Amino acid sequence: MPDTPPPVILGNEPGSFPHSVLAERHPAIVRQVREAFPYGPEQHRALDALLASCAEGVIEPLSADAPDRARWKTWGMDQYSGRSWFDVPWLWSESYFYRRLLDAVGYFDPGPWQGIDPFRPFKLAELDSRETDEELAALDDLTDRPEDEQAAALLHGSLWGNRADLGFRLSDADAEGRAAAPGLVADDSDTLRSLLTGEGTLCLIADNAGRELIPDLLLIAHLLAHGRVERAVLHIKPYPYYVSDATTADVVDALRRLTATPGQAGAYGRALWTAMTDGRLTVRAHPFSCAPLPYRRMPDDLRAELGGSALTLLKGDLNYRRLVGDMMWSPTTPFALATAYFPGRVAALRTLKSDVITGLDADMEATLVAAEGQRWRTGGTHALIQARG
Ligand SMILES: O=P(O)(O)OC[C@@]1(O)O[C@H](CO)[C@@H](O)[C@@H]1O
Repeated sequence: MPDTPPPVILGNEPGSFPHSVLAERHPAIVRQVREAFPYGPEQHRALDALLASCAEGVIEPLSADAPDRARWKTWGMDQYSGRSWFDVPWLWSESYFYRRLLDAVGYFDPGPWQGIDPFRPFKLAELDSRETDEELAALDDLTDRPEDEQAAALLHGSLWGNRADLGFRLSDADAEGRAAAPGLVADDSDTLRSLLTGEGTLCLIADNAGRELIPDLLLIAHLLAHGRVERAVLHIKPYPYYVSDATTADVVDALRRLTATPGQAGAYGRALWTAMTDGRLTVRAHPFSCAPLPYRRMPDDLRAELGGSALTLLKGDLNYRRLVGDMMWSPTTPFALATAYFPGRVAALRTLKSDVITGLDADMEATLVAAEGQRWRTGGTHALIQARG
């Protein structure tokens, strides 16, 4: 970390991307969830209250009987209660919004709605889409290519799968139609490959379900099958989060989708199923995966686990923000400097959907700014692969 850390991103600047997420994306998510289920009057009242709170209210603490109240206290709930959603760190207020949304629909309460994922209809629609069929069918064309070409294609599949983020598309309806920029803004794929030595465990910190999780699983299947890693641990979320973030149920849905597909996709699916049953692939839902905090503040058990792995690979925009810290870094700050605190080797695959960025070279930054002003940061058309050994 530099002597003077860069400013932490807040949501209180009208016209900024974080402000639009709090003021527009969150209310849109509440409305979509409300329409997707026949919730009763109690949930409708709670959703109305959440909408009002998002618009002009302040952060309220979790109820006294919330199962995770103590945890949220250690994560800053008392410090931020009573303050505007817009004035606290944006990472914190976004994360807390999803926790409150689950409260409103009774996700944690004993009763009929307990454990019902309010985002499941959107996730399933994506898994059943024609695009998913096409992406899986395309795997058959890869099988007779050399192994390193297959690995590179699957790595890029996993990277660009990160465009499939339902929360993002909800507030930016044109996002999917915009073409992805051809080159990467930073490309450490050679370093990343060199870190996959065949020994030890890969920890893949997953992001979205559906069309991102499927290529993540395919990448893991390939790395296991070709001895590039001995084992893999897939870190998913313990509860629904940021609309499409993957939970255990989503992993099962994705695996079932794969095993039901003919050809190479089905073969990968069956190999993954076997790897889960014999312990080479495990799924982990650590509470910190839904924490409103940067990884710098990860608890000791997670630090030891990630530090003991051969490589931690973080997927997506939010994990990137948490990895380097949700701050306005100078874009040319070295990725290795911003992640120096992280235990062990680390890599990130991310499409750019928020202001945070490190590790660009000065020419690349100048080219992006000349072409797009600052839109390249948030438009979801650019991507990066960064790694530190
Ligand atoms: O982590 P992901 O799925 O790649 O992206 C998450 C995201 O859509 O949500 C946040 C804003 O709400 C940003 O980090 C980003 O735009």
